[in-house]
Amino acid sequence: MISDPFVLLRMENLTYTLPTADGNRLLLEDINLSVRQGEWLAIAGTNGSGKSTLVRTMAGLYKPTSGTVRFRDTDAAPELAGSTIPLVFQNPDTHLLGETVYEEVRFGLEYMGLSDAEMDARTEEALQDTGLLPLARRRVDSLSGGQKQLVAAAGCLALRPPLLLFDEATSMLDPLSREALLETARRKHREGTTVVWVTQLLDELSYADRVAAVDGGRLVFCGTPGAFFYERSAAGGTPCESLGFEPPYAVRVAQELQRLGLPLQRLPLTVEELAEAVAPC
Ligand SMILES: Nc1ncnc2c1ncn2[C@@H]1O[C@H](COP(=O)(O)OP(=O)(O)OP(=O)(O)O)[C@@H](O)[C@H]1O
Repeated sequence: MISDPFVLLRMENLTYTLPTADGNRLLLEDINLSVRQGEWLAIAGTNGSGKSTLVRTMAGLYKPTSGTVRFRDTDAAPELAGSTIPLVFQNPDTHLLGETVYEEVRFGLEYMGLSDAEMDARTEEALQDTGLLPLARRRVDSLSGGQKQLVAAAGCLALRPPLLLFDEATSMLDPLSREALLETARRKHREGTTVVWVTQLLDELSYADRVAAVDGGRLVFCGTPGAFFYERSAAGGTPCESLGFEPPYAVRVAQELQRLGLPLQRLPLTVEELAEAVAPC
């Protein structure tokens, strides 16, 4: 294998099998996928397709049954390569340990060998980034599900990792909190952090550089969001349609306009892009 400086995390021929009471269950099969330095990679797929298993394997929480996960093309597993890869889970309840919001976020920094002043600075920055500073002294168990989700995200941001993994992290959030978390992740991405964003909300795919789609534990598509929504196979369907998903509103309108033979200046992913696509030249 040739080392590639632009690859942060590389999965090769990865298979993950879970021993269950009914025998071994194949959850991931022959996954070949790289996460590139500085990109936003979205992972999409229906319920039970293997998204969480995939992202947990990226985080080093699950060991591949066969194949490899390499961080920066070193032989070390991700969690041994001198970098922590934090994962923001779908349900934060099971992972929060601190008493107050401040303690919870600071707690994750305690084994990094940082000074007290550095830990305080990072905690405050992460609370600021997630809009949680006003709740810093609140007990974690008094927070709503969405607020706990933001605390979990703040804990990950405080680590200042090179790669942030989000596993359907917005699924429990109201629209404002969802937007706040997405905006925080986007800001970190603009500042250079690589992001892997698992979602079933297809509107969120417009932020991605690439989309990886999983079905039945296999990687069935990897390409740009535009190709995911618009590129038709010989059989006529797009990757999005093949997975059984309804595309976002802007994509559906554009597809209908295409069907009617109306020219579009671009293939839009968002309503704003749709407006541009139909604007007179
Ligand atoms: N501990 C387990 N025992 C048995 N089967 C499991 C276990 N964990 C996961 N699975 C199965 O593995 C498959 C993939 O699960 P996974 O959680 O990765 O899917 P997902 O795409 O993240 O689903 P969702 O969108 O519903 O969260 C599912 O069919 C699930 O039932």
